[in-house]
Amino acid sequence: MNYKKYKKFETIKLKDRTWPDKEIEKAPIWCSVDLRDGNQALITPMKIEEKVEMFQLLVDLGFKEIEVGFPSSSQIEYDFLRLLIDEHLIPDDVTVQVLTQAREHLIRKTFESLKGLDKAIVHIYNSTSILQRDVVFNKSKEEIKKIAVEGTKLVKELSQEFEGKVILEYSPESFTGTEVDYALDVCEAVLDTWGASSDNKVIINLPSTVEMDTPNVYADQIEWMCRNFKDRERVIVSVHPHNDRGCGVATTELALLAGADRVEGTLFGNGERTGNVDIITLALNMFTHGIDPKLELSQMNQIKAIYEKCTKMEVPPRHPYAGQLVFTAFSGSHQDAINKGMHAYQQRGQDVWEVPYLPIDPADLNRQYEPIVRINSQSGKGGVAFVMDTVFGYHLPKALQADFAKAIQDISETEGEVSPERIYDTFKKEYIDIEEPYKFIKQRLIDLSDDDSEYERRAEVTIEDHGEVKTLIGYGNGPIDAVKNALNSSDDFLYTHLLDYSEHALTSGSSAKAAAYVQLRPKGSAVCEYGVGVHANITTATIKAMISAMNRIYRNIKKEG
Ligand SMILES: CC(=O)SCCNC(=O)CCNC(=O)[C@H](O)C(C)(C)COP(=O)(O)OP(=O)(O)OC[C@H]1O[C@@H](n2cnc3c(N)ncnc32)[C@H](O)[C@@H]1OP(=O)(O)O
Ligand SMILES: CC(C)C(=O)C(=O)O
Ligand SMILES: [Mg+2]
Repeated sequence: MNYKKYKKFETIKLKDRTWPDKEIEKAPIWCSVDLRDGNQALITPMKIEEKVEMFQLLVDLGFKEIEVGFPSSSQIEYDFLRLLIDEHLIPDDVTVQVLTQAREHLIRKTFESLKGLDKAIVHIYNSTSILQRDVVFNKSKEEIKKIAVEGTKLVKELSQEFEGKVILEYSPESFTGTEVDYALDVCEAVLDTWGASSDNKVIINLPSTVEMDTPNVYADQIEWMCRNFKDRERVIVSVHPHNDRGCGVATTELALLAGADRVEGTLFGNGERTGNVDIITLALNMFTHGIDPKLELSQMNQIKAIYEKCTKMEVPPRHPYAGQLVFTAFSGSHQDAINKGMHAYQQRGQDVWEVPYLPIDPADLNRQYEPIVRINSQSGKGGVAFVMDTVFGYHLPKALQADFAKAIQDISETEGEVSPERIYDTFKKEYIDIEEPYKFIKQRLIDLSDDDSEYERRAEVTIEDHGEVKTLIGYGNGPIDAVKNALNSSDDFLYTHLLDYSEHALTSGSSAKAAAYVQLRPKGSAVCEYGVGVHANITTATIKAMISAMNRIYRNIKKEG
């Protein structure tokens, strides 16, 4: 590849930059440009009804400044703004913004579209970059500055006739390809022409129209501008980053450190070419640092659905916070850590979220219903245990987790992803529903503690043993001991040792069921097997678990011949 075809844009070398030592402490002023920059980049721009739905979404999310279009460019853009005004769809605390090139006929037409508004941001732009001055306009620096100044004069004049308040926004478009001192010169001329002051601020928007360098270079440009404005107090410094190098979010975050007050961007980063900066990611990055993002983003799936419907764009599965797969872990070590982290977070009743691999609680975005852990051949016991626990309420003992995970891995290696339902069915088939050659029929447990007996309990267990019904009797000092001795009293039954036992309630309320887990080892053998029993009566659940473990041992011994 001929890399010599390209060169870096020479920009300032800011030696005493201060932004690297700063931190983001509050949300900036957000301005959505979905209905303009986002819309102009769509294969099929939004229809009026879609624009209205998108506008409503932006209002609901809490945007207070919304660029609604470029009304002088086409009838639909014009009509949409008229509809917002005539149908009183703009809330009092929302200011609409309109874009126009700094050209007389377009500015006049823009003002026509604003009639009836009590306030508006009128955003004018002209490109100031070295390249565009040369190839697009073929104009000198002074001539380009004149476009900005003449545009500002006209906006000022028309504002005086306008019944509402006009806030001026000026963009030296393609700022990242402009010498900073020249961009400053043009912006100062606009500010002076407007008569900007701390009571009459102008939004100076410094767009990364094309992302041309690493984010630190943009941060230097922004800090340089902020430090060199004649009167910083008369300027609201706005940034409008695009994403050509894939660093739009980082670029914006560093620009905020460098002094920007305001950010223009779009939902999910829609916009020209690789898009505008994604405001959702920026806002949630702040949220996950404990900063109020000043946007309401908790209904993430709904936001995504409206966005996809209106723009016909798709949010990719790995998109930060919103993508379908971002709260999903397939790999074993991640699943294990998430499983443990979630338990610790819940058990400790923590106020502050700390779970490995999950920078945000999915519940904060109303995404708790999606499975965090999904099972494929890269998954380990932790993931399978997590699904059994969170989806079905079974707290599998550690050794059983490993045993069962092997069974699931065998399936995933041939079939790919294994659904929670398939996991549960396999669990039932492997550990609960095995009734050959022994099958539980009924049980009675008698308390002997008031008798003279040397035992506390007598168990009477009726089973089917290779088709023959038998009642087995056993004594012990506890129910489990008595049951185990009852089962072991059968000559046909393999004499077993109980290695592990645990139980827990599966459900609550009057129909509560319990799950019992039993690990048995037959006499003279190293083969250990788990069995699981589920029943409303805990003794019955335990007997069923023992019989199930015996059936598994029997099956293995038979297999080994
Ligand atoms: C980075 C951005 O996203 S900027 C926003 C871009 N968005 C859009 O362009 C969408 C809407 N735009 C349009 O519909 C059209 O471009 C219009 C209606 C605005 C203008 O239409 P037209 O004048 O017919 O076409 P076009 O945009 O190609 O105009 C180019 C002319 O305007 C001049 N021009 C372009 N931008 C500016 C500006 N900001 N100030 C003054 N003149 C400008 C060009 O030099 C060129 O002049 P020339 O005809 O003498 O060579
Ligand atoms: C109109 C301007 C601000 C723009 O969209 C850009 O420079 O990307
Ligand atoms: Mg843009």
